[in-house]
Amino acid sequence: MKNITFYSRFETDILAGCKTITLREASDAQFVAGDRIRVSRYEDDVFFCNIEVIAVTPVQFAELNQYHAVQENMMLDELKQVISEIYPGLNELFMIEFRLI
Ligand SMILES: CC(=O)Nc1cc[nH]c(=O)n1
Repeated sequence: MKNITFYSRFETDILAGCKTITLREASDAQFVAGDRIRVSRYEDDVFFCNIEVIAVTPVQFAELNQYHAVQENMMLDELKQVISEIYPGLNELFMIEFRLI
C-alpha cells in the first residue's frame, strides 16, 4: 500500500473528517483516484488512518480560494501562510481530495 505523511498538527482534523484535501508539490502527489493510502505522521511515522484518493487536481498557489480553505479547515490567509512555509515560493501545487476509509 502507498503511504503519505501529514504533520502531526493535522491529525485531529483528518480523523474528524474536517480536513478533506491536502495541497502538495508534484513529487508528493503521485496518486490517482481510487488509490488507498496508508497515512502516518511526518514527525514520527506513526500510522493513524487509511484514506482513499477521490481526485488529484493541479492548482496554482495564486488560485487558492475559500473552497480550498474550507476543505483544509482553515481560514484562507492561514492556508496561504501554511503552504508558503511548507513550500516556499512554489506556485505549482496539486490538490489531493480524499476520504477516510
Ligand atoms: C508532511 C507534509 O508535507 N505534510 C503536508 C503538506 C501539505 N499539506 C498537508 O496537509 N500536509
